[in-house]
Amino acid sequence: MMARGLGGFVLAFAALAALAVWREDLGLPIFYLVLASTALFWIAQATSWNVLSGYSGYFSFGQGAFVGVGAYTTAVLGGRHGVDFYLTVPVAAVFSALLALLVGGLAFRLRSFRGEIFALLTLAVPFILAALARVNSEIDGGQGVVVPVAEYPEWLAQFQDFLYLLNLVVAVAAVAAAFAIQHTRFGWALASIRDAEDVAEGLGVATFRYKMLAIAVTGLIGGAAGSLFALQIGFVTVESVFGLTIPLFVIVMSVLGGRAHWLGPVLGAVVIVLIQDRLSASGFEGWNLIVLGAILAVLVVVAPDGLQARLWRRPWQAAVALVAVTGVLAIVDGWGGPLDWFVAGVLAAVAVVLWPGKAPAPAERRPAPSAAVPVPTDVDRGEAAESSGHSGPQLRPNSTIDGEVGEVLVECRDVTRYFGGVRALDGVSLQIRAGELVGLVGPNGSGKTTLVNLLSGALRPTSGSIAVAGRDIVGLAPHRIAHVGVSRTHQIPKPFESMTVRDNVAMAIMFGRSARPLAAAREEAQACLDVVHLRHLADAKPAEINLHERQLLEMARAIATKPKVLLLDEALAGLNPAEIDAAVAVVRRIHATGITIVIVEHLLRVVNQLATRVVVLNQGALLADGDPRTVMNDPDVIRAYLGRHAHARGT
Ligand SMILES: Nc1ncnc2c1ncn2[C@@H]1O[C@H](COP(=O)(O)OP(=O)(O)OP(=O)(O)O)[C@@H](O)[C@H]1O
Repeated sequence: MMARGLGGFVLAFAALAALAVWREDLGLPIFYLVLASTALFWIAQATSWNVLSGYSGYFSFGQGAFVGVGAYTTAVLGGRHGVDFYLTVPVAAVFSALLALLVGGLAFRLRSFRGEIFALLTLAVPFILAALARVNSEIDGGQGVVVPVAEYPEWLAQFQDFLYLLNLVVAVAAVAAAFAIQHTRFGWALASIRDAEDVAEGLGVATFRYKMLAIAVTGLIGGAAGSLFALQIGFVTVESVFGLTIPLFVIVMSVLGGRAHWLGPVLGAVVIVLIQDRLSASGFEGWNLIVLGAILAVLVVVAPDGLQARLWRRPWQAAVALVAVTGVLAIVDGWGGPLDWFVAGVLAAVAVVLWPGKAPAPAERRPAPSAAVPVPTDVDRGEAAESSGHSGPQLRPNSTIDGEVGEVLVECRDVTRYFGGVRALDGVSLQIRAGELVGLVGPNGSGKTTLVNLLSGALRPTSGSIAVAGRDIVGLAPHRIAHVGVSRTHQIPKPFESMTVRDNVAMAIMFGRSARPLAAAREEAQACLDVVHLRHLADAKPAEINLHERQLLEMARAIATKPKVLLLDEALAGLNPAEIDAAVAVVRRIHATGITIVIVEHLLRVVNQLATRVVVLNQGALLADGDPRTVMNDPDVIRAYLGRHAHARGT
């Protein structure tokens, strides 16, 4: 499908390129090509911005920096050192990509550099570059730099045809790249980062690497387009590239068009350029920024998902509005010219797609549970065998266990973790063996979640060592720990909201311990959904399912990474008794597939039902460790924990 899509870009390029080559024969006034050239420049810029900021959600105000580096590279190399223009374009793109990698290398290392902090950092970059260019006479020195006119092929009638072709090459390459990214693992990784970055990392997505790749692509396209911009304006100044106009425009264009899709910035750029052009032609140039700001304000309220998503829902209505309004104005011929009629048609189409419609209520979209197709799995067979035999919480041999039953899978030695002055874990030493289902209990604040965070790599211990399957995992990135074989769920479910239930699970298969391509991952996701009985909701979005189902989705996604050990952090919190029973059955089924489980749980009834062994933490230290019956009757445990929750016994 992707190859077919990319073929479409080649065709689009050929058709649009023909306009420049045969423009005079076609009788097309140069004005249209100049306008198209402007649109193409903005398409490239908005697409460049969108690869990082739209796809991954890292909102950047630094687009001017990439354009500026591209523009100054071409201006300085061409204008001051006589380097051939064609050579300056790739150099500009590479310089800009290097700057992007530098910014990314600084910003993406730290978790605290997310959200508005990242936006502020990117806002600072063009200001710093502007100051550098001003004080450095080798670059600008406050004078501006003249860009020599490049030689263009004889078969083109005018310089503007040449500029149009150059912009066309960069814009089509940019959009094709955005299309390819969206349809590969790269795009899925970026979408998961946008939805829930920490979860993505925990499921095996190398988030740092993908963010670096995304910002490099943004820099590459931004720099190349900036290089052409220098040629277009002929005289580069600090104000022309490093100001706020460029970031403001690309943000409005991408938000208007839609940030999650490759076509969004294209639609946004075309609509904005047309509006700007008609405003200028009507003598309302001064209104440009006012209109831009108003569009942004309205969009945030009315259509934060942008034109593309709405257009997909009402394509025919939009087409009819475009043709009808343009056609009527052409027939009446009483106002403006063809471009005015077309722009009026475009605005009518935009109004039609953005017009608020009645969204189907989640309940209407939700398939009935009876639609579920129960597929017998090894797991179900295991459960059937289990229910026919003994039901005690002993460790049972299981041929599907990853590794030898009873071998040490997780080994914590003297693990301590401080939060400032708070000692959340205090010298915990613990072994977990393959095939166990360990209940991790303790009073509030005893360190259970902290231990889960250390085992999954979300936090590092202050001291001590942790090994999984014989490998030291301290200091490893969470995605590497996922690949070693640790997976977890979260106390508050954190699904990827933009993806369906099936794709949430497919993501984990694509990036988990034995990575699979998307099509195979989607197919395999069904089996994981069967384990948790969510198959009938495979096509639903997480917003359409209830808390119980979201908890089950967490589990399906966690087992999809094919973990050796699964950490369930209060996976039953907030459920009603019937849902708890259902969830307990699911945990049993997962355990029966051979996955070792550590379950953090406050409900002692559940722990007693499930666990083959219970570990009790109290004030960060290990208080008891053994079989459930012995541990629950330990006087120290009763005093420290059960005593305070006596009413909870047997609940
Ligand atoms: N990110 C953090 N920053 C500061 N203190 C923290 C942080 N995370 C945990 N703590 C502290 O560490 C201690 C252990 O917390 P933790 O969440 O691990 O306990 P818990 O046993 O999981 O509790 P609960 O059952 O309430 O979830 C608590 O005193 C808590 O306040």
